Amino acid sequence: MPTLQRDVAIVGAGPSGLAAATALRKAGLSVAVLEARDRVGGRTWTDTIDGAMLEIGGQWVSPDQTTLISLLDELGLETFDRYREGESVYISAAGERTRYTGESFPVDETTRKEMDRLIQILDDLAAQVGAEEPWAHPLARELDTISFKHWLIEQSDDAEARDNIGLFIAGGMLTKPAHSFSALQAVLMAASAGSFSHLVDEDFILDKRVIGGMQQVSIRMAAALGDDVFLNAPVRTVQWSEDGAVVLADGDIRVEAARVVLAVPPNLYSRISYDPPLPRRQHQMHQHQSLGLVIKVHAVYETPFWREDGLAGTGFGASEVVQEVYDNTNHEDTRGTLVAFVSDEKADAMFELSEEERRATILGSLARYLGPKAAEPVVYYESDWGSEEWTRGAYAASFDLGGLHRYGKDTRTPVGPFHFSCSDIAAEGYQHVDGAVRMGQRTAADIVARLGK
Ligand SMILES: Cc1cc2nc3c(=O)[nH]c(=O)nc-3n(C[C@H](O)[C@H](O)[C@H](O)COP(=O)(O)OP(=O)(O)OC[C@H]3O[C@@H](n4cnc5c(N)ncnc54)[C@H](O)[C@@H]3O)c2cc1C
Repeated sequence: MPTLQRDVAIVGAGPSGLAAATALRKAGLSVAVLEARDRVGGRTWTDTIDGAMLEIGGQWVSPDQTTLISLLDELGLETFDRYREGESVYISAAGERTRYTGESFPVDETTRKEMDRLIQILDDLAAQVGAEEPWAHPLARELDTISFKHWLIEQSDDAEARDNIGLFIAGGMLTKPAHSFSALQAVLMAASAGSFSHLVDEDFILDKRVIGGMQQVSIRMAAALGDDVFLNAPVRTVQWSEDGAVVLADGDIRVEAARVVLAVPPNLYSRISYDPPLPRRQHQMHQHQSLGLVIKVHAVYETPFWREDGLAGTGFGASEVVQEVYDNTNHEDTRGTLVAFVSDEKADAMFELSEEERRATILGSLARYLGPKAAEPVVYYESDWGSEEWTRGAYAASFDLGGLHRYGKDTRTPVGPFHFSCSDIAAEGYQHVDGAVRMGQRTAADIVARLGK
């Protein structure tokens, strides 16, 4: 293939890379988007498995995600509400199952008050510290040098309250054990969604889904970019200087560009060879950002049987294998779909089992929430992002203990011709599709300003 001359080469056709490319094109710059996989969308992937349309990756949209909501509108995509009528189910550490309504878990009065108090502390911290520069706050070092687990122990003697609060950030968002990331990282997660209260409120954070699937966002952006998106083109090497770069990808693709956007999660930066190597700071920093691990399980049934029983399909249990379950029935589908999450160390344990044992264990947990029928789906599917070469975990990347205040300020700083753009380094919308799009647009604006167009 002849050498392509472009203003900007973009590595990765996930929502962030495609949003950057779209904005750059609008500003009159030429682009080439190089994608390793045979599809666009990255960690958003809508596929049909055994006749059922499933959202294997990112899917939910919340009201604070205004950049994504505007983009959906521009792309002509509509959303629908998650089904949430009826009672939810809570399973306590002792295994006791309780049906309940309202936002608070049905715990005893002391634990409920303690949970409310912890939520208030985290809301205050999130408001103070903010999502844009958490590393710059006076409390940054103090909060970043204690694990979220130990910070919670310092705040409260109530183990059930701590486990329930931990669930929303550790298993529920960063998908790492609460001992492995800092309290500052937890505060960033809360601030990026507007508040900690938003993370606790599933009706807010898991509000809507995209009709036709979230991957449509990327598919439609890529369609508009046409021949400038190259699939099956993993970027292997970038030769660079302050003035520009030559990007080499499989398929004999060679792009000469003034700027390069690395629109891949930080754990994959080092998959590319840089000539000359990236500076010391990036070498160090990139070793401290890693992806979490969660198994997203889909179980499809002939009918959404739980609704007849007055259940919403929502369930929580910090001690259960499945720590969260929701009704994930598709728009206008007569069949019923549940989505369940098995996070971090529980996911490790599940992957030690055989496929049959894992399925039986996970479905057994679903049955404890929603009754024996839950153990007999007609379609069953476990997403396994940890095995995906071009992702290596789920949902997104976070810093290890102490990393956020030490390196955070440089995550978005360009180096030579390189810009960094992905959900994992976003402020608002951090770890979400909204953050990926925000970063793409922000990076494009920076490049447009630098190239003087
Ligand atoms: C199971 C799961 C559930 C999720 N749930 C939600 C949710 O409900 N709501 C929500 O908003 N978000 C959710 N997310 C997160 C969301 O999907 C991501 O934040 C978002 O997709 C990140 O977009 P991105 O463009 O930054 O990165 P990605 O989507 O990871 O895109 C990066 C792209 O770069 C490509 N690539 C990597 N290396 C190279 C290379 N060397 N050369 C060329 N290409 C390369 C990859 O193949 C990929 O296509 C979920 C994620 C997962 C995995």
